[in-house]
Amino acid sequence: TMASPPHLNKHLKPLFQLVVNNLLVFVAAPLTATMVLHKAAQLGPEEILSRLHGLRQVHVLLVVFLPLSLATLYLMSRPRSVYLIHYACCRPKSNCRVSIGSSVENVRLSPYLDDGGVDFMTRMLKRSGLGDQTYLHPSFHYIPPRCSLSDGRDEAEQVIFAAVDDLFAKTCISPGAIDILVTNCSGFNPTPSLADIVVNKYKLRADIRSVHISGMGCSAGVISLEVVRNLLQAAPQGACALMVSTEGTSIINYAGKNRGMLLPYALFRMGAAAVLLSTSKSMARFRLMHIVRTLTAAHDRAYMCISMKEDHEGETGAYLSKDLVSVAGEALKANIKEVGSLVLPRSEKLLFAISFIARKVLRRKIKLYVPDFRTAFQHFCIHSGGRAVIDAVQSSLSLSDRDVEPSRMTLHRFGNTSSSSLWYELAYIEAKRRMRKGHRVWMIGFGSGFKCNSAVWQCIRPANNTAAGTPWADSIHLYPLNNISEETG
Ligand SMILES: CC(C)(COP(=O)(O)OP(=O)(O)OC[C@H]1O[C@@H](n2cnc3c(N)ncnc32)[C@H](O)[C@@H]1OP(=O)(O)O)[C@@H](O)C(=O)NCCC(=O)NCCSC(=O)CC(=O)O
Repeated sequence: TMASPPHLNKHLKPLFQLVVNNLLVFVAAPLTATMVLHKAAQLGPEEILSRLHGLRQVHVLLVVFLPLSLATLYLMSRPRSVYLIHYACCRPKSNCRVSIGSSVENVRLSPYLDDGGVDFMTRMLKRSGLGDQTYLHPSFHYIPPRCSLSDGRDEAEQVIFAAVDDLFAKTCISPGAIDILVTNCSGFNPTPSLADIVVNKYKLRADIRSVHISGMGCSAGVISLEVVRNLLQAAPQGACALMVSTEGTSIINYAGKNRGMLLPYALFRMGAAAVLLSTSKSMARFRLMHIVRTLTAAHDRAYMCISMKEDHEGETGAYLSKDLVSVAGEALKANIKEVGSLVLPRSEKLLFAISFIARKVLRRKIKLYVPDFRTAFQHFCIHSGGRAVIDAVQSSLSLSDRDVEPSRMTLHRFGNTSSSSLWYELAYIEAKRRMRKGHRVWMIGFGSGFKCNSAVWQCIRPANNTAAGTPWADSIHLYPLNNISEETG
């Protein structure tokens, strides 16, 4: 039961936040000061001085040395911080561009669809939230599409190499400096793997720790991040990791009539992101603060909601269930509970606790308070899974149109690029010059399983040459657009 917050007076709320979030300063500090002064007044100056003289050196040493060594021990036992050095997203070549009009035409000329199917796909394409500049590999420009293994490999190479080339150029880090490589791609998995393709292309070292994650859906980019974080924390200080997130669009090639399997053609598009991470802070742009993963695959409805399967006629495709949006909502709820406990200021937690007690214990008919996540985050990168997915997240977190703008504009400009979409959104925020030092970013990925995975970042250094050299270089000035569905529909 997500609902709107109780209407605290506009002026009272900031005061409430100030007091509750700085309880230590407001209550504990004056209390301690009063107690010390009271004691001092009782003893008098001579008594205090004589007591101080009576202190032995060993006491002074203990008072200084003990907290210092405890603090050192604490710092040494903590896991090392992991930093993002830089990231890059691929803007595919312009010969891959597909407009809604050309996609509709391809659907109309498809030998597999009847009138009902053509009508359905035309509506879906127009209402999907995608614009006229998204990209599909040239194998999709044939009627019907001609998706071979070598086409899939060609697509993967195009998007991955574009992103990684860009990343190496931006950071001036040589490929030989990479100690760890993690790649993820859910649907297209050739042998040798995508990780091997990257090692071969950039001639990475033979002792590299490489991992490829497949079949883990659109939120696997956050899983890659967690794997990178764990490998970096186990490697020597200052080790360097390359992470690549992508999806092969050949999964949307489907020659049947099942609507849930036709739908992916109206959503998924080409794209990839490459990210450089390290335990060294020297070139860092963001600090990784938290990763929170939720997996609801134990429930059959969630488990069945996205799958690669064969339809009744034996045609293979990616199936999206109509349950997807509600399943995503449930996974999100579980995920935000944990994220909220990690990031929310005390004032928001207290308001939630009060409304929870009033509702569940005192059985009052009030709505459960939805914490204002904007007190903890300045930016939101929500997986651009589809218009309905973004709408659902916006309403369940009570976010403003501006909060979800990066997600909607990414869907419009690049389509659903699966696990890399979060990085196109971060690039959007930076291209719009909205990122400041200290800002916190919440990345929320959704995908098959069902999974909802979050990553929380804090900005150390915003990008200096904003839109140039990003996937948004040629289009950021056109955004934001209003009423996207009406525009394309
Ligand atoms: C597709 C839409 C843009 C359509 O927008 P509309 O405003 O028209 O939506 P709507 O709900 O009224 O649906 C319109 C028509 O589409 C049908 N419809 C909708 N979803 C369907 C589905 N999954 N299977 C079959 N039919 C479906 C409805 O029944 C209805 O049919 P009729 O009109 O005939 O009654 C939206 O529903 C949407 O964004 N859905 C979520 C897309 C999604 O699943 N994204 C996640 C991708 S997976 C991912 O990103 C993660 C991963 O892969 O791991």
